Amino acid sequence: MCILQTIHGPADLRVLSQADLVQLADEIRSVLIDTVRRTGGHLGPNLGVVELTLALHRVFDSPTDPIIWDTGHQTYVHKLLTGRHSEFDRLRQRGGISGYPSQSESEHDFVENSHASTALSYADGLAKAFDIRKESTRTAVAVLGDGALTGGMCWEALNNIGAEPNRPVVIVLNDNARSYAPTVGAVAEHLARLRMRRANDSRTTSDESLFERIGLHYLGPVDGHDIAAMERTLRQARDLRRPVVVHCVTRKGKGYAPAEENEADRLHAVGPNAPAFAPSGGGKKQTWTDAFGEEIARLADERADLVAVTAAMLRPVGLSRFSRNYPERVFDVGMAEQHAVTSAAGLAMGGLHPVVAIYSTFFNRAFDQALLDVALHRLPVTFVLDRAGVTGEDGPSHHGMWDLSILHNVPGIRVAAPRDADTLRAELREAVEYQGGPTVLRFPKATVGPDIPAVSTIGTLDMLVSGKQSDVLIVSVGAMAEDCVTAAAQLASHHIGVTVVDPRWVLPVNPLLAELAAAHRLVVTVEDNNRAGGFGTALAQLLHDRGVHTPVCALGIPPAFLAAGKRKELLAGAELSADLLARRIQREMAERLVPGGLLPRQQQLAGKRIAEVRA
Ligand SMILES: Cc1ncc(C[n+]2csc(CCOP(=O)(O)OP(=O)(O)O)c2C)c(N)n1
Ligand SMILES: CC(=O)[C@@H](O)[C@H](O)COP(=O)(O)O
Ligand SMILES: [Mg+2]
Repeated sequence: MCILQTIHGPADLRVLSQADLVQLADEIRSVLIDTVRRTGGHLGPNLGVVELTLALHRVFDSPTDPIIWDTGHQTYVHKLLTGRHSEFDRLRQRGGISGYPSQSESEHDFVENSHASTALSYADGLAKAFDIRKESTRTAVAVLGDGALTGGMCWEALNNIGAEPNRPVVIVLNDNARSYAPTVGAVAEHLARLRMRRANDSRTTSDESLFERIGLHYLGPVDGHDIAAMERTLRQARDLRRPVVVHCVTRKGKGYAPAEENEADRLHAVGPNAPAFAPSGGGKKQTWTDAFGEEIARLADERADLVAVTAAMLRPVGLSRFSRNYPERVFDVGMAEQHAVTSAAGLAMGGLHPVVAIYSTFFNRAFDQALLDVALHRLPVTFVLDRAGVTGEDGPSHHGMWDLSILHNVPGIRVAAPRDADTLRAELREAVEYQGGPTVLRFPKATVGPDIPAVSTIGTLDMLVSGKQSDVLIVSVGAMAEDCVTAAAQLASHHIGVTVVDPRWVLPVNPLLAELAAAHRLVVTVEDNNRAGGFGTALAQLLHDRGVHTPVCALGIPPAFLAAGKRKELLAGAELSADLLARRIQREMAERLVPGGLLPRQQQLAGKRIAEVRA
């Protein structure tokens, strides 16, 4: 009999025997492997928390006792146990269930943000709320990984939690000694020493854990795959009514990941039909990350002053080869983007040229550091923002759709958006050559498309399509070039002359674009970024400042949180695919452009505005 089918909520777990629980754990692992094989997802992290999640939901009364999952990538088991087994086959699909907690899916889900190291802060806030509302029987539970614990916010929260001995918070530390790769740093080494205790079981006060030193209780280390031991320890933690860390030792990928200790990232995040499922799977297409990784390794051979910084994502951001060749010049700082950026400022002050490689969405976290630790000092730091734009299945907090809007506000920063692998290589070289201040390269999560050659150049602008007597100027940002060029061809077949230009360096806006715009009747900007405050806004501002009245139609991602889905689907939804672009431009033409004179819509708007003022 399949026990999982009988679980409709945590209460159903509490009547199961230990033998039932062991069988249920096996059933869950099978469902995880069979599903992720098709959908892709975080197989390794979820295989590692099967028993831990069972024990959690038997001991605590979710959602009265909120369970806050740090990062949230390890909540597939939680979802299976909280009534979503029947929908699980639509994991990470548009219209299906998210790969992260989702409030709209369940009362048991609290935090939708997949940015790490936040759970303890939420738990601190929840515990304070229970205090004030006199809900003293409720327990705030935070579950976080050893990787997340290297993030600074955790220590800001611990500083507060440890200061209130009578305010219960249960911190379940899921220690599998890995982020993607083995977790780095002094905290990781401290946890390793604590894990050793289990071996020789020697306890002296000098052996106190970091957590005990700052006022928390510490229980463990406990085998995170032993359900009975986990339940005993979690009950002890719950009944303490104090802030307490339960140190669980687990194995990422348990039950499927290859046994080798150094296996790349222990199935942290796998695509559908990944080599883990089909070793003889089809050939891998080159990604933007591959193009970056190869070029930065070549540059590292040429430039001894080049160093690189990653925030616990060395392989995913493409620094593996650089790190293999020059391990002393590549720094993994843990899941600590703010520290990564300001540490890079220190590297630059010390006479080096650091390349900080982080995903666009995680760069948000280090805006203040980029603005006031790097740009204010005009330091030669190069940021390489991978996963820029709409990413896809990882949902709302993973889209890298904010960086152009953020960077538009940073004085002195120069931002390049390569349109293909060729321009990526060229722009990366230009970026690390530039010593007058910070530079940025941003590119999407995708396989890189065909090289798109320029037909001519005007200054540093690449002309991709030179329309005869063109009415419309399309300014294409980065990887949107392929769709813009295709849209131009479609419009030409409707006798609409279009010029497509790629500025290459998109911020600050190239003043030559004002001259080009003045020679056209409509400007359309196309960017894989939040439409508000991005490149289109910056260009419109430039035209206004230069007294160029050509109307601007800024196309980008609508300023809204995009759900999960395939990248192409989401771009089409924002009218950023070639045929929708062409149709949108035709509509803009019809509405805005009439022979000479004020455009009908502007007349209408002007009339309306005058009437309002008179009213
Ligand atoms: C601020 C931030 N940086 C980077 C990431 C990318 N990321 C997602 S999970 C992960 C590793 C998590 O390690 P850990 O917290 O130990 O959890 P585990 O996967 O081992 O269970 C990383 C680096 C992120 N989600 N948030
Ligand atoms: C959970 C997390 O933040 C990442 O692991 C996420 O899967 C995005 O990384 P990829 O784009 O490399 O899958
Ligand atoms: Mg870990």
